[in-house]
Formats: sequence, C-alpha cells, structure tokens
Amino acid sequence: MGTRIDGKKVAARTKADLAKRVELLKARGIQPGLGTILVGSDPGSVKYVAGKHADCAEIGVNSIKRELPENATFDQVADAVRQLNADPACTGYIVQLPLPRGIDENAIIDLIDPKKDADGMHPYNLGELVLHARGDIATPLPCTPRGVIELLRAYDIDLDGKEVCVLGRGITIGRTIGLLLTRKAVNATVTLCHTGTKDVREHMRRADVIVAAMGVAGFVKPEDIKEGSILVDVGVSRVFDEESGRYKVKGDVDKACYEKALAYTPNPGGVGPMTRAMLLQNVVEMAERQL
Ligand SMILES: Nc1nc2c(c(=O)[nH]1)N[C@@H](CN(C=O)c1ccc(C(=O)N[C@@H](CCC(=O)O)C(=O)O)cc1)CN2
Repeated sequence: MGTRIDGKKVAARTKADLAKRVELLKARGIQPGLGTILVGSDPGSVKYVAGKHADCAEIGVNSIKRELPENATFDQVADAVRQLNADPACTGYIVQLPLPRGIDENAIIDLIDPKKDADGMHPYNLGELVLHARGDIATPLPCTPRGVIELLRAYDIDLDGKEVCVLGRGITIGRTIGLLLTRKAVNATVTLCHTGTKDVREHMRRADVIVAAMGVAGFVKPEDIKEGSILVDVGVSRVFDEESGRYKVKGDVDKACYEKALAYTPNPGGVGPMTRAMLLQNVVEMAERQL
C-alpha cells in the first residue's frame, strides 16, 4: 500500500504559518482582505466559498462577500468585479467558478485587476508564468496546481526528471499545472491528455506521476498505472452512495490503485484542502508585496 498524502495535515500546517505572517502584516499596518464573488446557488460553490471565508477567519484575514442571483447579467457580475477592484479593503479576490451558463467566464476574469487576482487565473498572471520558467516569480500562482506541487514537496517527492501525465484540460488545473511543473525549479516532463488523446491508458502506464483532473469517477484503474507511481487525484464527481443514502465526493482514481502506488492523494482529503490553503498563501503574499 502506498503512502497516503494527507492534504488536510499539510494545509493545516500551511495555515498556521500564514497566521503568523498575517500578524506581522497587521503589525506593519496592512490588513489583508479576501473578497469572493458568488453567482447563483450551486451547492458545491456555496460550500467552497463558505470554506474560504472560514479559512480567512482562522488566519486573521478579513472577508468581503458579494453574492448575486443565478439570473444575474454579465453587467451585474462585471460591476461586482469593478467594485472589488476599487475597494482598498480588498487586497485580493476570486470569482467562484463555474459561473452560471451564459456568462462568459473568460471575459469576467479579464476584468479582474491582476494585482488582486488571488486565484492566479488572470491572463496577465498566466502570461507571467509562461515567461518565467526560471527564478522567482512575483505574481500570484494558480491555487490548485500550486497546491499539488506543495503537497508533493511536503512529502519529499522530487519531481525532477519525472514523467507526469495530466488528465483533463480544465482551467483550474489541467491547462495550467504544466506551466508550474515544467519550471526549472520543479523540472518535470509533462504530457497533457484530454478527450482527443488517442491512447490515454498508454500514457498513464508510462507515467511516474498521474494528475487526474477529469471529473470521471474511478477513471484511473490499477491496470492503467505502473508499479510505484504517484497518484494525484483532483477530479470531483458527486456520486450517490447506496450505503449512506447520500451523495459523496468521488475522485478520478479507483481506490484499488492505492496498492500499486508509491504514494497517493486521497479524495476528499488531498488536493482540495491545499487549494484553499494556496488561495490564502496568494492573499498573504499579495499583501506582503505592499510592504
Ligand atoms: N475561482 C475558483 N473557482 C474554482 C476553483 C478555484 O480554485 N477557483 N476550484 C474549484 C473549487 N474549489 C475552490 O474554489 C475547491 C474545491 C474543493 C475543495 C475541497 O477542499 N474539497 C474537499 C471536499 C469537499 C466536499 O466534501 O465537497 C476535499 O477535497 O477534501 C476546496 C476548494 C472549482 N472552482
């Protein structure tokens, strides 16, 4: 059985460290404040946003909440974005994704002030990431990819020279994690697989590390992975559980794979808590840049 990589534990340690940094910021007259824009009432999004504010309270960051109805227009969402851009109490903010159907997410993300882009998803910040393969980077990094890398680092898993197979081309991780994994400091080789990939199982079998982010419950099977691989499960599906009579989060990795793996992130309890911790880290770093 591979090592279980405990995202909750690493996230708790990260938050404890961030709480100290927030104290230092406050002592120097800077109060960080995280804003969230939530449009509609998707139960997952409502829960994630509530979690973000609970995290803020835990480490001493102020919360600014903007909620809009499911039928909000593009202009109403854009107005909320412009207000947070202009609000000095808001040092960083996010627009919770997905937005209701019909609202152009990319056009909304474009309107975010890159200096307040706590998700690291604005085209300017993604462009900075493309440009800076080496050295330090002073722009916010996308939270989920950063969370994956920090989580593996916390378990001394060195990605230098490793073959990483990424499954899924979504904006929160699939499209962006390669930019972080291929930075000189990480030095991994990345293959991005998606619905157009011819033999995805062949790619998985070759990989040292699989980052599964497709949202297809149990997609990665034991016969698809090599002995001693590292499995990072980011996929989220809500599947009805007959035993408890409730919907439960199921990842992309079939639990039977854990026997064959060197290490694996459980789901839930792996990358999710790190996504939240990295959002706070971005907020704290953005505030520290004001010093
Ligand atoms: N603007 C953004 N929207 C979305 C992002 C994002 O990073 N920025 N990512 C996801 C949702 N997300 C954060 O927003 C997120 C997802 C999951 C978790 C988490 O801690 N999950 C728990 C399980 C929780 C459950 O039971 O449902 C876990 O994995 O242990 C945190 C944040 C899409 N939208």
